[in-house]
Amino acid sequence: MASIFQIEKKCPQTGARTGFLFTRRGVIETPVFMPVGTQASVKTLTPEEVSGLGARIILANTYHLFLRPGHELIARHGGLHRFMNWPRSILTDSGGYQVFSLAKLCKIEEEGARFQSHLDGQEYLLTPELSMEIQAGLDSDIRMVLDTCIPYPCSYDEAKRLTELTHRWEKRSLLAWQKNHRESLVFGITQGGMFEDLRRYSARVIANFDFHGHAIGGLSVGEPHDLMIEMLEASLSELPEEKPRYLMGVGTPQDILEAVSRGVDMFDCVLPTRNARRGTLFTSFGKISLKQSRYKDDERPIDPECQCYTCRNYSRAYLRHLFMAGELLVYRLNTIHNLHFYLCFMEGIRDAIRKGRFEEFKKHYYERKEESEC
Ligand SMILES: CNc1nc2cc(C(=O)NN)ccc2[nH]1
Repeated sequence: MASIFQIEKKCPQTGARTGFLFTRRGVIETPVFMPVGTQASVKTLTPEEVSGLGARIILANTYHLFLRPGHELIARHGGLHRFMNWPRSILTDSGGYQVFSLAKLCKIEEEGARFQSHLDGQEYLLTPELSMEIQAGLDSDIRMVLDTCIPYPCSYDEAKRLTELTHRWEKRSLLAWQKNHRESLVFGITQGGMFEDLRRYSARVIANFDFHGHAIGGLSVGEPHDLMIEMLEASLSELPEEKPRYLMGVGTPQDILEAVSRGVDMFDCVLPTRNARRGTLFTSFGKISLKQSRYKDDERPIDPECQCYTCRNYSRAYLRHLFMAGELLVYRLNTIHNLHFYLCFMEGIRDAIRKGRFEEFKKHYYERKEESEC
């Protein structure tokens, strides 16, 4: 398979590296954070605003768009890029995780995941072939194989059974992709629950298929932080360094920093956008919550060190007022700030790795993180 990923600089002390990921819709600098656009929109922002914040790839959810408005409608409207006016790269997950976390009465069968729509209770069977067909209708640039997401906690035998089923689904996904999807990239997903030997086994099996990149799935599902890191390390140890690694659903700035140190290149997480709508804002000295009365009369910006549109124009007092009044503008202003924070954080990581100063960057992050809220 032609090389779609180029490593630029490696950190001598850790597994961190910068690189370039090439899709047919542009070049993506890694490590990269992908804003989540679940239902064909990064909530509250226009595509121009998302691009203006520096995003070059976003994530969309196969499960949601299949149920509403349907991949055939989106295909008739020219595919997801045209439909949502986002000309840059789009990664679509396969639906495996959403069926597990959102659908009702989900039954995992050999053929696929049988579930009832959380919208109207209609029954569907999501198979590896159908998931690839949906992603083709969306015309996404990076397509994920269909996997089962192993619950936490879970017995060893059940985790092994689901991991082996996932491997059979991924083989079927790859065959379906090879039949008529070659204009896009296809990533495999490692599973294995919270068992180190299953994590290594799954990574070895997935690495032996011919995927463009490898995701580590089934983490950040409620397990302790240290266990997530342990399972991540077990998975990464069996994945080839020359292909991109994507840690699904992760995470906090700290999680991202720890994963980058171990050689992860791609991330997606709802935290910046979802927290924005809940009034929780990320800053260089920790998080602040607009609900707290201490900000009622605070004329400072969210983060005095931040140069985003929101921090350059609005005070905490104003944002808190909007939030308490339920004024819709605050969702936009908070989302602009949080996405700016995450995308700047990634740019800072890339810059530090390029300059051989990643360890220093990490140390500085931890020092600032414990600062008292200002
Ligand atoms: C928030 N935590 C979280 N874990 C995830 C795992 C997956 C996965 O394994 N997909 N195949 C996807 C999204 C996730 N979000």
